[in-house]
Amino acid sequence: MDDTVAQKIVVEKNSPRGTHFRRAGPRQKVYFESEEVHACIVTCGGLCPGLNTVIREIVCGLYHMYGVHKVLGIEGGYRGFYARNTIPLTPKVVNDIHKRGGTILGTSRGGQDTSKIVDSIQDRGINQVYIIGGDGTQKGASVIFEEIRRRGLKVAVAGIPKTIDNDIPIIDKSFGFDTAVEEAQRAISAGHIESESFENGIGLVKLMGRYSGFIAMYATLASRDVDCCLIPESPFYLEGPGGLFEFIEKRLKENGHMVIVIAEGAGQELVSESLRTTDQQDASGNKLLQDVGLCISQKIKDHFKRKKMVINLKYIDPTYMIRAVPSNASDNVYCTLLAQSVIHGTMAGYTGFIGGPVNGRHAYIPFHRVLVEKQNKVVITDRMWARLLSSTHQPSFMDHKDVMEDDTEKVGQTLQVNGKSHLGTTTAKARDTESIEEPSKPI
Ligand SMILES: Nc1ncnc2c1ncn2[C@@H]1O[C@H](COP(=O)(O)OP(=O)(O)OP(=O)(O)O)[C@@H](O)[C@H]1O
Ligand SMILES: O=P(O)(O)OC[C@H]1O[C@](O)(CO)[C@@H](O)[C@@H]1O
Ligand SMILES: [Mg+2]
Repeated sequence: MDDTVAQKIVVEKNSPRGTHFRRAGPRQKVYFESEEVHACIVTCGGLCPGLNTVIREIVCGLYHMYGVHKVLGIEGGYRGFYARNTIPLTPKVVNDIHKRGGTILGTSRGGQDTSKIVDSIQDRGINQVYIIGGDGTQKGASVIFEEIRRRGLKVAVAGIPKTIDNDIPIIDKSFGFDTAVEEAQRAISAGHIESESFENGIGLVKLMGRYSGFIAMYATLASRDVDCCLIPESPFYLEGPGGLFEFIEKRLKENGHMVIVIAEGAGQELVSESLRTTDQQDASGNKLLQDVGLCISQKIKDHFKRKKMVINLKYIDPTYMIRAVPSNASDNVYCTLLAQSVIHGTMAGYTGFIGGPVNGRHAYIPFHRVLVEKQNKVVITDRMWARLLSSTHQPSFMDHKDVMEDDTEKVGQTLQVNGKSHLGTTTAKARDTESIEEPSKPI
């Protein structure tokens, strides 16, 4: 129970050693008696491969490891607590669900009414709440946790981070991400085959990724058929020297065909004003994006028409196909470890935390730590993006000045986080200090 996991494992000379989290795993002292546990599981936000596997493993883990037999599934996301039915979950009910995509519980956006949710938890006598969802869901979980504390209830709240966008900070990677990258290969491959078969063929594939381009970046690196990858973190331009049109022309002249991968959140500033719906949001308040793939396709076609150069562009939008599939083998293993480590935490009486791998070791991360960190994004001055640029040979769309400015900003942010938020002291004094971030203590 004293083991900790370091958030930073690469430590630069003279820099603070940083934050540590409690290592996940079974504890000798168990807080809850098996017979008294009444657990519930809810899934919120968009779909993600592996949701059913996590549900299955929570039910089976509670049942087989701790002899807990009362587990309820909440239907339809947060609003299901007060507006929908519940499903009793047993190992028999969930036995085969990991072979299916989606979530057997259903999911939703919006409808987060904390007071009604906690009333429902209280009325049903629930004392363990497992909440599976992305960044929005974990914000909601944190508010539920606070309300439970305010009412003085003995209820453990645990978050299980989910999102194919991989935008949750601190954890190494979210479940379902690998499966989504794997599924994206099929779309890229189709784009490649189509483009190879026509004169000056261009395969344009749009992949999910609202604010973070991880799926596009990893799918590009995995495929080797992609000539250019466009992500939200790396602004690009179309016209003139160093622009996208110039690169497309060069590639077509060299190879006769090319493949472009674009993340859905990339190049939003290029989407024409008339198409842009700046103020439209989904039920959770996430900004609705325009189809950048369609827009860029049209702009590429118009450009080469003006130049009187024949091109054949095929636009492929596999959007929901990459997240509606069942999880692959490696995600299934990941989901199992995640479910088991979170169960161990709640059974030991911890609350107000998410479970997740940090530098390869599963840990308990307090909600407040996840909420203060910025969304996980591709850092375009980091090694991974540089590796991608070396693999595709696409333009970086950045000049030297941009790189230097970006780097300075990053150093500033890191020092501020380590110097102020964690350690509450100046950076100089903090150098040899480390802090341990505890989930809330056994209730
Ligand atoms: N700041 C917040 N406070 C309380 N509840 C929130 C907050 N943001 C989102 N929620 C609730 O969390 C649920 C899921 O949020 P959202 O639709 O943003 O998906 P998500 O969990 O971020 O997953 P993903 O983005 O991967 O699909 C919704 O019911 C929403 O109302
Ligand atoms: O259309 P929906 O269901 O709101 O989901 C779309 C969003 O969900 C995500 O897959 C995140 O879960 C994003 O990549 C995407 O923008
Ligand atoms: Mg989200």
